[in-house]
Amino acid sequence: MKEMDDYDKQIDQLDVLGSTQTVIKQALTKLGYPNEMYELLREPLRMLTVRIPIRMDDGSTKIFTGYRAQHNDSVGPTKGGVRFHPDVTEREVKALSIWMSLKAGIVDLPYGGGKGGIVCDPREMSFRELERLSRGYVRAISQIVGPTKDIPAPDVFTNSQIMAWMLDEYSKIREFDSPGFITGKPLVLGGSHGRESATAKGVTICINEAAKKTGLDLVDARVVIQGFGNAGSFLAKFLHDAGAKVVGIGDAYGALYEPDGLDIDYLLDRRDSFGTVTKLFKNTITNEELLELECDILVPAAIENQITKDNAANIQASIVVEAANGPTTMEATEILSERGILLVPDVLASSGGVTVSYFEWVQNNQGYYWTDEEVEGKLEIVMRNSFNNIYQLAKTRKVNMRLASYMIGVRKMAEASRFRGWV
Ligand SMILES: NC(=O)C1=CN([C@@H]2O[C@H](COP(=O)(O)OP(=O)(O)OC[C@H]3O[C@@H](n4cnc5c(N)ncnc54)[C@H](O)[C@@H]3O)[C@@H](O)[C@H]2O)C=CC1
Ligand SMILES: O=C(O)CCC(=O)C(=O)O
Repeated sequence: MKEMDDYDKQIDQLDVLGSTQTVIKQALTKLGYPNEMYELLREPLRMLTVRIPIRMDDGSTKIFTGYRAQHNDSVGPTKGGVRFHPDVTEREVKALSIWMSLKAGIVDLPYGGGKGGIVCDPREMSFRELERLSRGYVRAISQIVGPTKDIPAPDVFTNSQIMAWMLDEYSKIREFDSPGFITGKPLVLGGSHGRESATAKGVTICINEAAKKTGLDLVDARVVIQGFGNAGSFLAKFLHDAGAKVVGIGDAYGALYEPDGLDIDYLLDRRDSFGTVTKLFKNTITNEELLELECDILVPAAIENQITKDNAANIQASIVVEAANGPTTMEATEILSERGILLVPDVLASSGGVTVSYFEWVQNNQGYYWTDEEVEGKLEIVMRNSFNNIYQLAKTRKVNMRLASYMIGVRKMAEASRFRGWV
């Protein structure tokens, strides 16, 4: 382990790719794989950078940079969302693709991980500009994606409308209807029941399981959620309906706090399509204050690097469940573990989204569609089993749940890579 400790010290804790590589290395070492396996898995097999010229509404042309990373396709086609955000970077997209591989391993899907991103701010673009950008991105990456190659889906600031434009562009290029090219589509274009709420549903199941382990009663439990978009808003609704008190929620512009519980139905009604709601209120707090509020359960459901060495000691929750990808740094993970806080990591907690995306793809492939109840029942079984496998492994191997998740997440792809003779 000495060599690995030295490696840990060299990485910038806010560099999500470097941090992920460190935990991958720890997981592979625990599982007894040689260094060659780490060399294979530490970076995506493929990374495409594209420049997309878009005619803006004012007649000018703007060039956007986009990425698509395909981490490892030894198990099957790669799969993962596309993010539209001003802070997207190449290293972030690479890390996000590795996390997708781990999620596929954890919930046992026949996929490897992929991820895409475009550096842009959709909040400042018109509907038609967004359509042109979505179509331009598909034209730029069309050679490397497809229903048996790499299957995109929604992520931060993308939604079912954007998936619909992307599907339409892909079908035009290929000259055949191809619903399995993308998931998170509107129902009328072959989307699945339950996909929109799937990430939050998966997080809710993890929260239920974590509460059982720690003896926390969810009724009246105080919950803080950072992010009020797809993941955060459905989660707030599910927990509120289950009797929990959502005392804090945040978005990109600030946060709201109400110790007696926020009026979630009102906030859901008023939020915009980018998950913004705090702009409507005068009495807001900062996102930094939000994370340190007194509560039982804290759910970061927005972006990376929110719980760091600077605030981990001040987190009040006894359970932290990561709906977002990469919200807690490695140092903060250590601090929370030492403080006895149960941390349910992103690659487990947020894997409900890709699980129902897989169900959507299966339904597209067979041309036969399931009911909401069927989707929900299948998701429940997958999430509960995955949580308990990881919880058990963490206990028996005396590691935190992040490392246990990585150990389970890398195993299938490492074995598949070995059988293929890649290592
Ligand atoms: N949508 C999905 O199916 C899945 C999403 N996730 C992850 O969940 C997280 C949230 O994704 P979605 O809810 O889909 O996105 P979204 O676009 O629907 O909502 C994003 C939320 O984060 C907030 N936000 C954006 N930048 C912020 C910042 N700098 N500080 C604080 N808040 C900020 C926005 O205001 C909004 O409330 C991301 O980490 C995403 O990768 C993970 C698995 C699946
Ligand atoms: O639904 C999918 O395929 C991918 C979801 C995703 O991007 C994620 O889990 O981070």
